[in-house]
This record gives sequence, C-alpha cells and structure tokens, in this order.
Amino acid sequence: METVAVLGGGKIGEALLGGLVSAGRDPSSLLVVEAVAARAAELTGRYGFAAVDAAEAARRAGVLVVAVKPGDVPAALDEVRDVLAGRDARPAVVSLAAGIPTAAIEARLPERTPVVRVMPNTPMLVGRAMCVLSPGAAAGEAELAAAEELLAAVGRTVRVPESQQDLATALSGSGPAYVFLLAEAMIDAGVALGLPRPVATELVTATVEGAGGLLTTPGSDGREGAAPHPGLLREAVTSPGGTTAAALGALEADGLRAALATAVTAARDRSVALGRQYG
Ligand SMILES: NC(=O)C1=CN([C@@H]2O[C@H](COP(=O)(O)OP(=O)(O)OC[C@H]3O[C@@H](n4cnc5c(N)ncnc54)[C@H](OP(=O)(O)O)[C@@H]3O)[C@@H](O)[C@H]2O)C=CC1
Ligand SMILES: O=C(O)[C@@H]1CCC=N1
Repeated sequence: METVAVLGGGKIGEALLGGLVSAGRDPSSLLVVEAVAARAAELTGRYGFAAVDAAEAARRAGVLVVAVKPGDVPAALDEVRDVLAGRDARPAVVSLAAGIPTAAIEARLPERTPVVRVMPNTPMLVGRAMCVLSPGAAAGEAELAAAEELLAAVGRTVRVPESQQDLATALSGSGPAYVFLLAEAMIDAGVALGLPRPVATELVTATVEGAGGLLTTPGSDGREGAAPHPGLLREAVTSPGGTTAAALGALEADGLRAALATAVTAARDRSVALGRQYG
C-alpha cells in the first residue's frame, strides 16, 4: 500500500488521517509532518502513525498531501521540492489548501509534478466528507483516479473544473460551519425559552442528523428514484396554518436566504483573494 504523507497536522490534516485510520487503513502507511511538536505527539499518540520531517515525507510518499494554511503553502512546498526533484517516480501532490491554484503549486515543484486540487470538509473525520477534485496540468486520469480512491475511503468525491473550486470551497468546504452555527443558534433559542441545554442539544443534533438523512436518501420526498428536493422536504414539514409556517415566515422576514447568499459570496471571494495573495 503506498504511503500517504500529510504536510500539516491541523484540523483538516487530522480529519483526513484520522478518517483514513477509522476507515481501516494501516497507520504504518500514513505519515504526518507537523510544525508544532506537541500537536505531532498528540496525533501520533491518538492514531498510531509516525511524524517525520518534510524531507523524509517527500522521500517516502506515494501521495503527498498539502494541508497547511494557504499562506504556509509556498514554504511547505519549498521544503519538499529538492527531494521530489531527485526521485525517479514523482508522487502525486494533493493540495487541500483553499484558494491556491494548481498552477501556483506546480510552479514551485519540479516540472511535470502531477497536482490534484481538492476541497474537502471536516466530516471526513467520520467518513462523511464531500471532496471536490480538479486536476492540474500534469495530472492525468491515473492520478485523479488514485486521489479519488484515497478520498472515497472518507466520504464522497466529485470532479469539477478548477474554475469552480472557489465556489465549492464556499459551499461544501466552509459549509459545515454554517450548519453548526444554525444548530448552535437553535439550541440557544431552545434554552432561552426554557429547555435544559442537554435536552435542547439532543433534540437539535438528532434533527440535523435526521434532516441530513432525508436529504441524502433517494425518493424521500415522494418522487421515486429522484434526488430529494429540499423545497419538497420542507413543504412536507409545513402543515397548513401550523408551527413551521409561522417559523419559516419569521426566517424569511429576517432575510435568512439573502444572508446565506451573501455569506456564500463572501466565502467565494475570500477563496479567490487567498489565491491571489499566496498563489
Ligand atoms: N479546516 C477546514 O475545515 C478545512 C481546511 N482546508 C484547508 O486546509 C488547510 C489547513 O487548514 P486547517 O487544518 O484548518 O489549519 P490548521 O492551522 O489547523 O493546520 C495547519 C497545521 O500545519 C502546521 N504547519 C504550518 N506550516 C507547516 C509546515 N511547513 N510543515 C508542517 N506543518 C506546518 C500549522 O502549524 P502552525 O499552527 O504553527 O501554523 C498547523 O498545525 C488550509 O489551507 C485550509 O484552506 C480545506 C477544507 C476544509
Ligand atoms: O475557512 C477556511 O478558509 C477553510 C477552507 C474551507 C473551510 N475551512
């Protein structure tokens, strides 16, 4: 089994490595390179893979994953470039960094290094990732398929043209945070109206899980075989003259849809700006 080496053992690095271990991957086929020694020790203790330096990761990797903050990408690539240049078979480089174009990564690596840009999300840790992939100039079907196979172990994958990556980042990359904020706000509202916090938390988390299940179960909106439509699922909850209609009216009056559209646009624009700044 080829070695997967991850540069950066932060939140998304852990989500990938921990998700792979949970999916049954042998930790001896995984490596992490982490700048913060205490964090490296925490990860190796928790999951059983080894922490190494960048040069060793570049020597041993079959797939080299870049999971540092966008501003740290240039320095992280500089640390592996010379070792990669000396290898006969170049590993695929899989970048998880928001905003950074494949061309910018390729420019800092030896010529013809296959690069795949991926926007993952943190549900990877529990095998429920959405990973959005785009190949760079030197990545062929083989490298793209290998990246897909690796990431399929921790969730779903989809290919998009690289021009759609900033928007994918705004929807599925950052998206879990929008859902968590919604859950937090619902729990707080329940507590404000008198429910004990543990009860409010259980009600809301089970509701988010159940709604997610309906959204992802074909036919759940009554249309056999079709992908569920959120609007139809929402209508099924909304009894005439009932409680849901009252709540939805209040949400529309407070501009929830517009707020989400503005939020997704802000995230997309930030991804573009990160690419311009650090790419
Ligand atoms: N968190 C998320 O949900 C998602 C994140 N991403 C992308 O993943 C990348 C990482 O994000 P995230 O995990 O949140 O960030 P974190 O800051 O949690 O993790 C990055 C880690 O890498 C360390 N680091 C920095 N430079 C190096 C280096 N040269 N070699 C090894 N380790 C290094 C950092 O140390 P230090 O703290 O000292 O800098 C930090 O511990 C970003 O590019 C982000 O855009 C993509 C999708 C989702
Ligand atoms: O907030 C960020 O920039 C990263 C990218 C997507 C999710 N987290």
